[in-house]
Amino acid sequence: MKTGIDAISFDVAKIHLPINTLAKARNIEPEKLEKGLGLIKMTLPDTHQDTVVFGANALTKLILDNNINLNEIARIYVGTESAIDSSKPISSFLIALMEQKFGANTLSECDVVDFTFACIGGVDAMQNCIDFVKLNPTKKAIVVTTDFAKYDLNSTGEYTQGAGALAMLITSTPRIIAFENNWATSTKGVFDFFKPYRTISKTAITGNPTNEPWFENLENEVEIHKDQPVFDGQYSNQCYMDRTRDAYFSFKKLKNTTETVYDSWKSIVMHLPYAFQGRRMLSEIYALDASNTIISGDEEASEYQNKLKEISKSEAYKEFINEKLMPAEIASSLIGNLYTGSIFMGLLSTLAHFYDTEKEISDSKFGFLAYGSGSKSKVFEGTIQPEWKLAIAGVNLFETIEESFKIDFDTYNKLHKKEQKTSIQTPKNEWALDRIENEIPNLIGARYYKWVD
Ligand SMILES: CC(=O)CC(=O)SCCNC(=O)CCNC(=O)[C@H](O)C(C)(C)COP(=O)(O)OP(=O)(O)OC[C@H]1O[C@@H](n2cnc3c(N)ncnc32)[C@H](O)[C@@H]1OP(=O)(O)O
Repeated sequence: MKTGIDAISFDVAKIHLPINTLAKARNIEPEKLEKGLGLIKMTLPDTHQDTVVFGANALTKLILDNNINLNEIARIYVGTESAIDSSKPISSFLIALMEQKFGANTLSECDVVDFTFACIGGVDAMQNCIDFVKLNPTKKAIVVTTDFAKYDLNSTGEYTQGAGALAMLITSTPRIIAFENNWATSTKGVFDFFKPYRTISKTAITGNPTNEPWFENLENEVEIHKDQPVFDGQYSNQCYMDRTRDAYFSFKKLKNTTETVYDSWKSIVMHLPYAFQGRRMLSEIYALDASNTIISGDEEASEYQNKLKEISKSEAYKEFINEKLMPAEIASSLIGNLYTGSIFMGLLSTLAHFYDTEKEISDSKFGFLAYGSGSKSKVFEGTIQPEWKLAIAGVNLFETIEESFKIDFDTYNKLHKKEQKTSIQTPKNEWALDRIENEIPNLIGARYYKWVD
C-alpha cells in the first residue's frame, strides 16, 4: 500500500521587500545576499495576517480546489513554531474557521493538534499522519505548516525573513508522491536557535497596558514572549550540517546499502532557511558518500574544511547542485524562510519547475533532508506518482508569487515595529484577522477572524 501527498496548496504573504533595498539600507553588498545566499525578495505579513490566517487560507484552498469532503478528514495536524497562544493550538483556530465556512460540526470528530520542533515540526506532523493513514487506509489526514520567520532589525537573520503556509492532503492513494518506509533521525539538544520566554519586572512596562484592568492583576514578574529568535547563525549552520549528515548516514544503514544514495534521487529537497543553505551545507554529504570518496573524514579539521570549500567550488559540484537542488531553491529566493513550510515549499517549487519546463518525472525518487533547530534532522525518500501533473495543475505557484506587492523600506520598518495600523492591501477572498478582544475579562486576548469575499 502507498501513502503520501495527494494534493497541496499554499498561501504566502502577498507583500515583499526587495533584498537589494534591504542591502542598501543596511550597507551590505547586494551581491553577498543575491549571489552568496540566493536571496531576491523577502515576504512579510500585512497587518491583517498572522499564522492562523495563512494556515486557514492554505487549508481553505486545499479543500475548495480538491472538493474535499470534510467528513472524510480524520486528522488535521499543524506544524508551526510561530504559535499565537501557549495553550490553544493553531489547529483549534483552524477547526473553528473551517466550520464557520463549510458548516457547523463538519469537523467535530476530527483529531487536531500542533507539532512544535522549530522548522521540522511540519515533517513530524506529516510522518504521524502517514503512520495513521497506513493503519487506517480508508481515512484521510491534512497537514498544515504555518509560520512567520521574523528576525530582529539589523541582525544576520533579517535578510532571511518570510511568511506563509502550506496544506497537504495525506491519503493511501497519493497522486503526487508516495513515501517509502525508511525515516532516519538524528537528534541533539542544543541552543542554536530558540524563542525563550523572558521574565521582566512589571514596573518595567510603561504606556497603555498600565491603564488596562487586566494589567493590574499581573504578578510583579511578567513572562514576555518575542516573535524573533535568539540564535547563533554560524553555529546553527554547523548543527544543520552535523544533524543532516548523521541522519543521511543512518538512512543508508536503514536501507542497508553501500551505494551512493543521492545518485538514486532525481531531486533533493532540503529545509531552506534561505535559498542557498542546501547547496552550502550539502558538500560534506556529497563528498563523503561519493562512489569515489573525495574526502576520508580523517583529515585535520582545517584541512577537512579547506577540502570541503574546494569541493563546493568545483564544476562537478555546481552541476550536481543545478541538477538536483536548484529547482527547490527558486521559490525560496522569492519568498524567504517559511520555517516548517520551507521543505514543502521546496517540494512544490521543484514540482512547479518540472511542470513549467514540461519534464516528465513520474516514478523518479526524491530525497528529503529536513532540519529543525534545537536540533533534529530526518532523512526520507518518496516516489513521484503518475498523476502528479494533474494534481498540481491548478496550484499556480510562480504566477501567484509574481503578483506579490513591492513595499518600500519605510513601510517595512513600520510593519516590523508594529507601527503600521492599517492594511497595505485590502483582503479579498481570504481570511483576515478581525480583532483581538480587549474588554471582556474572561476573553482578553482572544483573536477573531473573518472571511472577506
Ligand atoms: C532558522 C532555521 O530555519 C533553522 C535552520 O536552518 S538553522 C541554519 C540556518 N540559520 C539561520 O537561518 C539563522 C538566521 N540566519 C543567519 O544567521 C545568517 O543569515 C546565516 C548564518 C545563515 C548567514 O550568515 P552571514 O554571516 O550573513 O553569511 P555567511 O555565512 O558569511 O555567508 C555569506 C556567503 O556569501 C558569499 N559572499 C559574500 N560576499 C559575496 C559577494 N560579493 N558575491 C558573491 N558571494 C558573496 C560568501 O562567500 C558566503 O558564501 P560561501 O560560504 O558559500 O562561500
